[in-house]
Amino acid sequence: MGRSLEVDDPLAQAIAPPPNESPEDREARLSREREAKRISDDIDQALRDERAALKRRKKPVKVLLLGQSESGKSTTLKNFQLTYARKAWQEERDSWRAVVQLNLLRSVNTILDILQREMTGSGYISSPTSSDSEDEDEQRDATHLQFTEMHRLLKLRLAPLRRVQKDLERRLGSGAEEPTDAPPGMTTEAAPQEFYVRSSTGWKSTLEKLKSRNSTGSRDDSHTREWREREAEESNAIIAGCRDDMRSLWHDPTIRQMLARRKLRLEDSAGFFLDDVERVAAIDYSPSDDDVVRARLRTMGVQEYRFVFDKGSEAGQEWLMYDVGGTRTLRQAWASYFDDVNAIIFLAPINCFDEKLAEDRRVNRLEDSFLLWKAVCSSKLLAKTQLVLFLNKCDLLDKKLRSGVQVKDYVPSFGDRSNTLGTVAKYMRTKFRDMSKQYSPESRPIYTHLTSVIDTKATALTLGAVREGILRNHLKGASIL
Ligand SMILES: Nc1nc2c(ncn2[C@@H]2O[C@H](COP(=O)(O)OP(=O)(O)OP(=O)(O)O)[C@@H](O)[C@H]2O)c(=O)[nH]1
Ligand SMILES: [Mg+2]
Repeated sequence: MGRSLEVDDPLAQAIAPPPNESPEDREARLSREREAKRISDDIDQALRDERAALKRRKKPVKVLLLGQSESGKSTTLKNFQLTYARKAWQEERDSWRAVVQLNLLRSVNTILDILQREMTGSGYISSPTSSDSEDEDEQRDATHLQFTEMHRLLKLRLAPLRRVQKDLERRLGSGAEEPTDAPPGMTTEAAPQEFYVRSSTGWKSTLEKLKSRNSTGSRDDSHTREWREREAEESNAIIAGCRDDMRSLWHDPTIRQMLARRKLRLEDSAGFFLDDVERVAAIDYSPSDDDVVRARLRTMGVQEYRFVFDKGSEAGQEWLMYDVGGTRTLRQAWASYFDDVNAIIFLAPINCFDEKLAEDRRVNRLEDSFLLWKAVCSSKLLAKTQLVLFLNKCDLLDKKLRSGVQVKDYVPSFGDRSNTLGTVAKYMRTKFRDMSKQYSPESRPIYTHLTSVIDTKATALTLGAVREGILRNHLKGASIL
C-alpha cells in the first residue's frame, strides 16, 4: 500500500527508507522490520485466540449424568448444588421434609406389611433389596418367631401411617404413578414403593407442588392452600405421635430377627431414615444437608440444572447439568442429550454385584452397569466426549464384603482374589477401563473415582477435580490456558 502513496505524502515520507542508506544499514533495517512484523503477527494471533477462547468460555459446559436407577446420579447433582449453588440449596432444603417423611414411612410400612403376613401366617413376600438365593431360607425359619401382644399393639397404633403415606404421595403429585417397569409376566410387588416426579425443571418445581398445587395439577386458591397446609400439619402431628412406636418397632429384637431372616437390609436401602426416627419424626423437624443428600426421590424424564460460577478464573462460566432417570424404560430419552455434550459422569454402583434390577428381577445390577458402560463407550456420537467414571457406593460395598458376601459367588471371573474393598474396587476399575479401551471408537483417557456420594465432604473434593478436568478439556486448544 505504501508503494501507491505519492512521494510528497507525509506517511510515505515517514516510512520511506533513509536516503543514502548503506547495504549494511538496509539489511539491519529490514531485519528490524521483519522482527517487528513477527511481533505484530504474534499479537494478532493472541487476540484471535483470546476471542476464540472467550467464545468457547461463553458456550455452556454441558455435563450428562448417566447410570442405572439408584446409581447415585441425583445424589451427585445434589453434591454439586451443595458445593456450588449454596443459596438455591438452602432455599430448597425445607421442601425436602415431605420426601424424608415419605422415605421413613416407606420403611415403617414395609416392616408392618411383613409383620402382618408373618403374624397371620399368610406367607412370604419377596423383598426389594434381598439377593438371589435367599428365598427358601426365609420361610423355613418363619415359624420360630415369637410375636407378642406388644407386636399386635404396635401394628394397630402405627396403622394410621399408611394413610399418611398416601397423603404425602398425593401431595407430591406422584401417588397415582407407581413404577410400571416390570416386563410382562414379572411382578412389580417386589419393586420398592418409590416416589418420583416428572419434571424438566428440577426438584424445585416438584417440591413446590407441596405448597401450591392440588392433586389434579391445577393451581390452588388460597382456601385450598390453607386446607392443604392444615393437612400437612396433621400429617406432621400423626408422624410425631407415632415416633416412639416407630422407634420401638425398629429396635424390637423379634422384628430385627424377622428382617434378618428375610435378608432385608433396610438400613442399606435408598432413603433409610429409621435410625434417625427420633429427629426426623419430631414435630419441628427441618432437614439437614445430609438428610437431603440421603433422601430418595426417583427421577423421571430429564432434569436440567444450570450453574454459573461466580469466583476465580471461571467467573461467568455457565454449566448445564442433565440428570436423567435410570430405569430401563427411561433410557431411550438419554440419546437426545448426547449431541454437543462435553463430559459424561457415569455412575456404576459397585456394591450391587449380588442384586437384581428392581424393574427386571432377571437382570443382575452389575451386569446391567457393564452393558450400559459398553453402550456409552462405543457410541460414535460420544467418541470425543470426556468420560468420568464414578465407581459408587463404596461404603455399602465395604459393608457387604465385611458381612461375608463373596464376590466370586456372583462374578466368577473374580476368582480367588481377596474379598476386600481395595481388591474388589481395583478389579472393578480394571474391568471398566478394559471395556472402554476395547469399545471406544478412538482412544481416550478415562477418569475413574472411587466414591460414596452420600459423603459430602469427600465428594466435594472429587467434584473439584472433576470440574477442573472438564473445564480444562472445554478450553483445550484456546491460548487462554
Ligand atoms: N450409602 C450410599 N448411598 C448412596 C450412595 N449414592 C447414592 N446413595 C443413595 O442411593 C439412593 C439412590 O440415589 P439417587 O441419586 O436417587 O439415584 P439415581 O441414579 O438418581 O436414580 P434414578 O433417579 O432412579 O435414576 C439415594 O437414597 C441416595 O442417598 C452411596 O455412595 N452410598
Ligand atoms: Mg435420580
